[in-house]
Amino acid sequence: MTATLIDGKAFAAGLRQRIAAEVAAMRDRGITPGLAVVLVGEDPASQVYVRSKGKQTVEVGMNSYEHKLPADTAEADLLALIKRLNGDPDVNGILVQLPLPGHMDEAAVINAIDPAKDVDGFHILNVGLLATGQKSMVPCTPLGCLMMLRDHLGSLSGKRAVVVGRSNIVGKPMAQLLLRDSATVTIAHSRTQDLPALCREADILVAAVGRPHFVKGDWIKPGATVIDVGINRTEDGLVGDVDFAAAREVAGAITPVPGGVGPMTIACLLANTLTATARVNGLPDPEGLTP
Ligand SMILES: NC(=O)C1=CN([C@@H]2O[C@H](COP(=O)(O)OP(=O)(O)OC[C@H]3O[C@@H](n4cnc5c(N)ncnc54)[C@H](OP(=O)(O)O)[C@@H]3O)[C@@H](O)[C@H]2O)C=CC1
Ligand SMILES: Nc1nc(=O)c2c([nH]1)NC[C@@H]1CN(c3ccc(C(=O)N[C@@H](CCC(=O)O)C(=O)O)cc3)C=[N+]21
Repeated sequence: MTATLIDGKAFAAGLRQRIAAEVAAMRDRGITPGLAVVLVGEDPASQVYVRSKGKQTVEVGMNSYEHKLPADTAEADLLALIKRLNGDPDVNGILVQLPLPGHMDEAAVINAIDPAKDVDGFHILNVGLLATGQKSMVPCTPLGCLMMLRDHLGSLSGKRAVVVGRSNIVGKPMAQLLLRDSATVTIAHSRTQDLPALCREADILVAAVGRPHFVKGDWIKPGATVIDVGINRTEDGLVGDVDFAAAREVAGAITPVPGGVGPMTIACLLANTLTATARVNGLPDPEGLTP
């Protein structure tokens, strides 16, 4: 059996088209959504993401504001910038690129962002709202994964889902979204015992580990839907956390790397910016862009 490829790149392009149409309608009413991206330091991979975010933001008709600060910026100066962006009515979404340099308190920086502009969904208020099933800003990567899963499977209700990875930015919010859709969810991590056997029980397997080719073909339940969040730069180029060639022979469907979760993450960032803009203007949430 060869798995169906879940084409995140095409899915994301379709999503951006719908977002562009909504932005055009908003602009007719005199509202242009604006997204501010803050990059501290010169990490080359981060620079690539920030550039591509900025380009896609403009392509859907939004305003893009980029703030690049040197790696040795004082935390107080970053907090002052965030305060200014919080108060700027032209800025509807604020993203502070992670990871931050080691001398900064990441939680303090994230929690300084106005929760209504927190398009990453990382602020403790949004984390709590999601955990309690209330309207919130939902983290982009898990939201993109959820959209692809629903599109491929229809209902997730009663399915066994295993999320490998428990980070605040991917694993934990992914598990929350799967639970909200009534999957039976297990979160695995570096202390999990017999991970291969656990993964073999999964109808839905999400890999967010950060190790190239970590999930092997024989860990996958035949017919399972596999979402590969990993972005690993290796000598063989960009690869995911799943041994793609082997997994493809066992899974029912799988996302490729590149061209899977990554493009959906950026599309969902634009979706969240649109949603934040609608909410601050007292408009209904745009259809199909929130969980
Ligand atoms: N496509 C996209 O848009 C995005 C991709 N990514 C990519 O996703 C991957 C994960 O990112 P992120 O969540 O930030 O990473 P983190 O490093 O924050 O978390 C990795 C998780 O994997 C777990 N882990 C590590 N080693 C093992 C192991 N041997 N067995 C089981 N679990 C293990 C860790 O467990 P423990 O907690 O016990 O240490 C941890 O919970 C990375 O490759 C990253 O580049 C991230 C964000 C967006
Ligand atoms: N505050 C914050 N929010 C984030 O959402 C965030 C972050 N910090 N820090 C870094 C991670 C990583 N991330 C990616 C986004 C797009 C691709 C993406 O588009 N990838 C392409 C390939 C791009 C390439 O070739 O490098 C693909 O998978 O096809 C990947 C990874 C967002 N992150």
